[in-house]
Amino acid sequence: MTSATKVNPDLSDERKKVEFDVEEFTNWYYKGAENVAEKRFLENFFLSDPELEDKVPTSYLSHKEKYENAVRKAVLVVNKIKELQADGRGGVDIYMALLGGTLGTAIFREANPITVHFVMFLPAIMNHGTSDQQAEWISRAWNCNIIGTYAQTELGHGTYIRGLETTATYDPKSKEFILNSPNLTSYKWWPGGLGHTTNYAIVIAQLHSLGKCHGIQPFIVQLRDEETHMPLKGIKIGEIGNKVGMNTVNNGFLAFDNVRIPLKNMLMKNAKVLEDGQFIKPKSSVLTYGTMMFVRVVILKDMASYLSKAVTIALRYSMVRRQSPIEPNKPEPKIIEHVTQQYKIFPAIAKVIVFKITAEFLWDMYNQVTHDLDKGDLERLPELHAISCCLKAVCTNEAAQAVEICRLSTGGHGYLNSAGFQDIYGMVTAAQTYEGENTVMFLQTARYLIKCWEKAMNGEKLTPTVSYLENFIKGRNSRQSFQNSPSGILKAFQLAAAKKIAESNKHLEERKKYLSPEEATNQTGLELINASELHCQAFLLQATIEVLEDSTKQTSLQLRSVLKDLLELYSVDLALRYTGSLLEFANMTSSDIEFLQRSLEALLKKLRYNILGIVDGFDHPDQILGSVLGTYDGNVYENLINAAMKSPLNQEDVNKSFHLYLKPFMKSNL
Ligand SMILES: CCCCCCCC(=O)SCCNC(=O)CCNC(=O)[C@H](O)C(C)(C)COP(=O)(O)OP(=O)(O)OC[C@H]1O[C@@H](n2cnc3c(N)ncnc32)[C@H](O)[C@@H]1OP(=O)(O)O
Ligand SMILES: Cc1cc2nc3c(=O)[nH]c(=O)nc-3n(C[C@H](O)[C@H](O)[C@H](O)COP(=O)(O)OP(=O)(O)OC[C@H]3O[C@@H](n4cnc5c(N)ncnc54)[C@H](O)[C@@H]3O)c2cc1C
Repeated sequence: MTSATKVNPDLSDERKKVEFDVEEFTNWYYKGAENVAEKRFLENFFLSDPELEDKVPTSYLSHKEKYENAVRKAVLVVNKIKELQADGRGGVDIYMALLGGTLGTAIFREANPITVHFVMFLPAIMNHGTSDQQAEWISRAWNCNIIGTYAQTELGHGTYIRGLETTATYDPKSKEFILNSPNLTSYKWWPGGLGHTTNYAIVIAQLHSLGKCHGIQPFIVQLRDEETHMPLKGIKIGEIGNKVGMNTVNNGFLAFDNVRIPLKNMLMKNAKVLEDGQFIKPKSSVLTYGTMMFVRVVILKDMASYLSKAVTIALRYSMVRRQSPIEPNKPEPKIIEHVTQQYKIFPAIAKVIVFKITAEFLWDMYNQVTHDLDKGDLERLPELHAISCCLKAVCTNEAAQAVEICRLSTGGHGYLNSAGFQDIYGMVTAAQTYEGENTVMFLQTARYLIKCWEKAMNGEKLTPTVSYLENFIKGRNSRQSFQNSPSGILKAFQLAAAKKIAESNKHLEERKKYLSPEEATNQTGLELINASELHCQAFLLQATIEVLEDSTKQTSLQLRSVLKDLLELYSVDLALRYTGSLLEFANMTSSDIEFLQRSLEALLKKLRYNILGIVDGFDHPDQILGSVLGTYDGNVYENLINAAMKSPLNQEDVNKSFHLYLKPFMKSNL
């Protein structure tokens, strides 16, 4: 991954000091040299295509041009994937190219309008369609003969999906459903690509049959003519307008006026409507929520990927930027020598590894649970739902904070679009809201934790992610003193989570004496969120400790030692961020905090000369980083001026506004 240009000597000196083999780390991080080779092949295959290169930085394009450029690229990429598949190249993962993974974010720096087709439309057909429905739709969708979206959220409801107002009323005479948007708040609002890209949608609507409402169900609905792309009769459709970020996603609105679709267009793997209108209940009503769970799992992987880009930019820049002498009369040091600067970036680098490991852990769990579901076994579904909700909330919240800190760590230059933080921030902050707003996600996990607490109190066996509650009830951990090691900090978090769950439950029960259970839950919301967050932090740490222990058995001592330092840094930083809870619940004392503080400083120092190897090892080509501050060669000042010269305003010496406004204005004051 070397650059053709001369590397900034500050950065090449830094690289010489790295004590481990960066390629060994890359192979470990991507789980094998074969995966790394495949990743690099794909990156090169896509990024070497001049058609995918933006001649003008997209930030200078108008809203309309940005969208049109994004569609152009999306089509090019899918065609290139088809080319690869035609060549019989196995293992080509279309998702890798199109989703939040490193390659996807390079090609679609601002996200693309057909992502939801791949992450939600297709998975919804797979999860909710019968085999006949899959046969009818999957290959057309997979080949992009039709492009779809997932239309669930409405103007009036996003979180409380049981409150959705779009109706699908079954007419047994014509064997059709009639879709309607009874009022403004029932307009679908937000679905990705809905505005002008997709011609089909999975529409989530209230099913009415034989005079009864049977709750929300998924329907596959054609929205636009397959030839002309004109909206079909009875369909009102458009784009919702400019947003904080993700402006190329073409989020849309949609309303129905007596739109008829055939009976076979209700996805019926779970619930069914028979020809005579009889409704057959699903095995569990929450099976309709399956697609959301899938995306929450995917989001975790995305967070590791986005954050790995932000830290690469921030760290490389910090190693070439010099400012403010630390000792008087000494030269200005690289800004990374300021300990506060190290603290802004190093813990975020550790988080990338923790999020990635946990994302893979969750992915395996998701595959296992969906495999069980296919066999009719729903036992671990609530556990997966609970852990994926809180992980989605913690990881997106922390990624958003960390990306912003990385931006701040690069001072004024980080505020430039060409620094590359804006698009990353736009993506991570959107994920705090979409696929379940984070507060709501924490409360879903808390609901599960309270149930587990009650079960544990009744002596029932718990599932693995909450089994620490059993230990707590048996009094196994409660009297241990705080220990400053990753496993000691993990125990402290489990203890704090258990006590917070117990305390929340106590307050909930007290409130239930004079309030309804629902209002009591509302009144206890702050504590429930706190319990959920502690539980999640314990899980992240536990998964990482277990996976690191196992996966570094075969690595060199040097790499193992750096990964161990990163784990320690992550856990010490975590403990310091949660001192309030640990002092309250986990036998921590003020001298433990002092000791943690010293450990934190020692770890920053220890990692100082190896940390560059980690971000280099994330192996992001410059095109993927898309940042003038983060290039491999570290030539930031040349990059900055070159990027400035691309501004449309710099294409002429005098702008017409001078003659139109400034000159008359300045002369009139003479
Ligand atoms: C790259 C990515 C691009 C992605 C673009 C973004 C796409 C989108 O944003 S699509 C729209 C996503 N929308 C959402 O996520 C909406 C969030 N809201 C929800 O998920 C639900 O409405 C929710 C869970 C908050 C409340 O639902 P509701 O039915 O009222 O739940 P509630 O009464 O609390 O719970 C009912 C039961 O269902 C369970 N449950 C809820 N959701 C799920 C689920 N997904 N899986 C399994 N079980 C679930 C609960 O645990 C509860 O179980 P129990 O009764 O045993 O305790
Ligand atoms: C970039 C982006 C892309 C999206 N893509 C899609 C898509 O493809 N398809 C689709 O269908 N939707 C999509 N959405 C919609 C998204 O899923 C919803 O916006 C999200 O689920 C939140 O719902 P809401 O907007 O109704 O927020 P609200 O629920 O109105 O949230 C507002 C506030 O109320 C609070 N609140 C709400 N309910 C509770 C509660 N029970 N307890 C405590 N607090 C509560 C929330 O915490 C929040 O602070 C997208 C959204 C964004 C931003």
